[in-house]
Amino acid sequence: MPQKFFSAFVLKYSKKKSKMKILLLDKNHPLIEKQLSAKGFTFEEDFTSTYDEVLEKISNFDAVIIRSRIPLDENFLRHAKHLKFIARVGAGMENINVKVAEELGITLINSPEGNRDAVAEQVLGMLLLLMNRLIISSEEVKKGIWKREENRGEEILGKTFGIIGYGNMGKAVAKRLQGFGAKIIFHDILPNLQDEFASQVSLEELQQSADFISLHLPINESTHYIINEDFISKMKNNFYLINTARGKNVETSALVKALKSGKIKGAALDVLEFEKASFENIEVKNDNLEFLLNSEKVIITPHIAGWTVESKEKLAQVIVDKILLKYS
Ligand SMILES: O=C(O)[C@H](O)COP(=O)(O)O
Repeated sequence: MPQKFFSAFVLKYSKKKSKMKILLLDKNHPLIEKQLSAKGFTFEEDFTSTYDEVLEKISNFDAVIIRSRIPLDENFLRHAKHLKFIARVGAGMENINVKVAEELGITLINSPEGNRDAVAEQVLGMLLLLMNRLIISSEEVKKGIWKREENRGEEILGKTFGIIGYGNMGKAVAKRLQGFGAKIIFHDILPNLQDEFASQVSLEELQQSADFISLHLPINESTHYIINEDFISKMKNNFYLINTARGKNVETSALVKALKSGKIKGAALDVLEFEKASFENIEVKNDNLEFLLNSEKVIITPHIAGWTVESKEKLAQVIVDKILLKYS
């Protein structure tokens, strides 16, 4: 290419890149704006506008960086005439209509590498709290109750730990569990995954042998209510369930029934089926939720498994690196 055309090409190309205008829809670590501004990206922060308000202006932006505040549904994406990429700071993409985004040629970026360590550590924490009755016995002692036999715990050593969904999170859990001397098995829809920490098995085999199950799945048609009455009936008796994935992976009524019958010995839930409705709208009445909140066999946390000081920064850095890899 002659020098004159080459220079014009470079100018046009770099000008286009440097003008990429990003709409930030959720608060994140400031390094995103700092590092991307240094590369010529410009930003507008909007952490409060409603879906309709964002819809009105989305055609002015080349990209969106989001957690999960606003659903980027088909209507939204078709209004976003100039959108080149959507960066989801986090793992779950259920707030984005992935099919339509792909059809429109919008690049999708997420960052499970940023919060997998936090999730894995919380899974282990929940497991230890649950099996050793640490929350209950601590509360009892603070009330002046000293019970030892009733609070006898159980060990992980020698038990079988089943992981359903073996992506970033599932693998991070297996890696840490190794040190506990458990047999670790996993099930994933991708066949023949070779792994140094765990062995892949069919869902049936996992159901027959797991003493614990930890879910690490996205939510979609095939994973909605994957843990239902039928699934639970095929499990070993007295298993523990840990869910740090999505509330709707578990049919709450089936979980409650199995906790009541003793089929499930204990559950640690970082996510709930009716999470938002139940806690943001106090009018919502739900007997199953009431049971979970009051059961000694259940630990519930407010969707914080991926939510650490470190993961806030790591999530942001992963997003920046992935954006720059493609657009700098
Ligand atoms: O999908 C994730 O990474 C976590 O569930 C966190 O989701 P959030 O961004 O909606 O908090």
